[in-house]
Amino acid sequence: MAGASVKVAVRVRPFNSRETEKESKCIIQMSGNTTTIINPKQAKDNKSFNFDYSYWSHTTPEDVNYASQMRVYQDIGEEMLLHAFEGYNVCIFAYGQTGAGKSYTMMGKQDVKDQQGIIPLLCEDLFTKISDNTDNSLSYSVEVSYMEIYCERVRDLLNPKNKGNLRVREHPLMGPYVEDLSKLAVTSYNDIQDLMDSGNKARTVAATNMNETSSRSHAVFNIIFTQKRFDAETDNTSEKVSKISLVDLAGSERADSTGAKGTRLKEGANINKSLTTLGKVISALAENKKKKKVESFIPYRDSVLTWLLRENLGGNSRTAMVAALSPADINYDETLIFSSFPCFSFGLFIFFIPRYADRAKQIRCNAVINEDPNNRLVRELKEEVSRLKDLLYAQGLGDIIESKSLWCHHDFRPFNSNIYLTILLFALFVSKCQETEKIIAELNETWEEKLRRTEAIRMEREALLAEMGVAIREDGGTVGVFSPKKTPHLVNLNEDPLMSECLLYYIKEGITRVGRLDASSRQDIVLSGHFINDEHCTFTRSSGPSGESQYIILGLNSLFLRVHNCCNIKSLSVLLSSSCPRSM
Ligand SMILES: Nc1ncnc2c1ncn2[C@@H]1O[C@H](COP(=O)(O)OP(=O)(O)OP(=O)(O)O)[C@@H](O)[C@H]1O
Repeated sequence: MAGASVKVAVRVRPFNSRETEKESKCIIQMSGNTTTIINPKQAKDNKSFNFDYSYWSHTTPEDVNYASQMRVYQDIGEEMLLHAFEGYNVCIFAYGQTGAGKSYTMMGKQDVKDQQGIIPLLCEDLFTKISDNTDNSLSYSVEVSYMEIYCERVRDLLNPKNKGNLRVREHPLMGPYVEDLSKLAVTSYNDIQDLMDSGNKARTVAATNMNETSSRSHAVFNIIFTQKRFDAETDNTSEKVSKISLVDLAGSERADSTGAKGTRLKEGANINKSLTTLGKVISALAENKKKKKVESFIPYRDSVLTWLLRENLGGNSRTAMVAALSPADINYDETLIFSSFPCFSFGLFIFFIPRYADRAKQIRCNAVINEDPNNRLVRELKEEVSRLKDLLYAQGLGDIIESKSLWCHHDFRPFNSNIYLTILLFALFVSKCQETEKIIAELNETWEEKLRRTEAIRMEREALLAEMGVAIREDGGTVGVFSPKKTPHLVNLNEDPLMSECLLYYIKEGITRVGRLDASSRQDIVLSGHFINDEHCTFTRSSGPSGESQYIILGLNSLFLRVHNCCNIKSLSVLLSSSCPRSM
């Protein structure tokens, strides 16, 4: 597997309602694996690129050329899952302009038949394969983590207790990792689906509260897949561990197309920092591949995203990238950039490398089967702590090791000339001990303990969602909405507030205002609501007659909300009070 190249695919989506309204022309043509981007102004300026896969999803499934979700999964997901079973780390990431179809490709529409994306299809396949196993000496375990990187900060999407931003650390043996990110044990596809749902909701609920949208953050869904084989002859158990990283990158727009200012501008700069660094990393890796002698420096550490994806980009991983493309001529500039290079910075293209796909394909990842990594890791961690201990003993500081307190050292004098060295060495020792103890405790946790911890976190998550006014029920995707006092005014429960034709809102009593989310659009959202009392209501989703979406909240007490044309929110104010039902 040494030196396997990164797989690169592109996919073009159908027109959205805005593009259809503006009578957009399709600027993408595909033939075999070649994608051509038509320059709407200058026909001879058309650009063609070769990819491992070119997916035509612009039309409908009736079209013989149409690439369905299943086809994308079968080409990319199945191969990567196979490598995970072989014991390799794998990574699939989607990049592209905001609204180009990244989340659709990665996550898709979970509750709609045939529209699930790579992540749910891969998870389902993983558990099917596990349950097909008839070999008694072989056992499997699956753990999941789900995090969001927003403005260079990392947030745990599965554990509500992990409220703040998590630290990204680098361990000499484990490489970059997110400290305290919860890894939850799952035993079935349903478990994993629940976590996906909760994580996606945590993403959107937080995004709405903070007046941001989830499309501005990178989402990283990790599956840690362990295969244990018991050898009866030697009474030995060997282990293969692979990490499956499924990444939905943030979309990006140019400042002049969105009118971004202030926080948005800073936020965009941070997203672009990650995407720019990703571009630089890919470029440097491709350059290194060409060079025989001196390798250039790879700036992984310039952004959290590339630091965390280090192994997936140029190290121990089998990796695939899917570029989502918008078909519309109005997005020509961005489409060309994203098909050619995934980064640009507010109108100033930092890089423009038309052969980006070829470059990415030049990258070779030296994937190795991760056999018995945990035993080796524990052994090496213990050795590392013991080396530090020896160093402290050699300095005559043995007693502070035992007590883990600097002040008990009998020779400790605050104005001793070695004070800084002593403090530094001691601080390093304590921090290494803590880090190592944490990692060892995590590795030594039994499966039953992991399951108990997962269940405790699930209960906390549900309690928090209930407190926020959102509760999930099992009956066919119905979501119950309650209205406790602490609820934010407006909770958007849909994962794609900016571009999709649908929004789900929970509206709290009082006046609720929503800023215009889509600066380029001029239309107002049309809302009608009816409210009788705030005891309890549920809402269900239904599609409107002429392709327009309608979201109807049908409550026990008839809170009724219908949303038309909701990709075009301009402003909305809702006044609900217990005395009189009203409409807006
Ligand atoms: N291949 C496709 N077939 C049908 N609909 C699609 C396809 N790709 C995307 N869409 C639809 O286009 C809209 C935008 O897609 P999506 O949310 O995946 O974009 P995105 O690139 O993830 O955007 P963002 O960067 O804002 O998160 C969604 O309504 C989605 O359902």
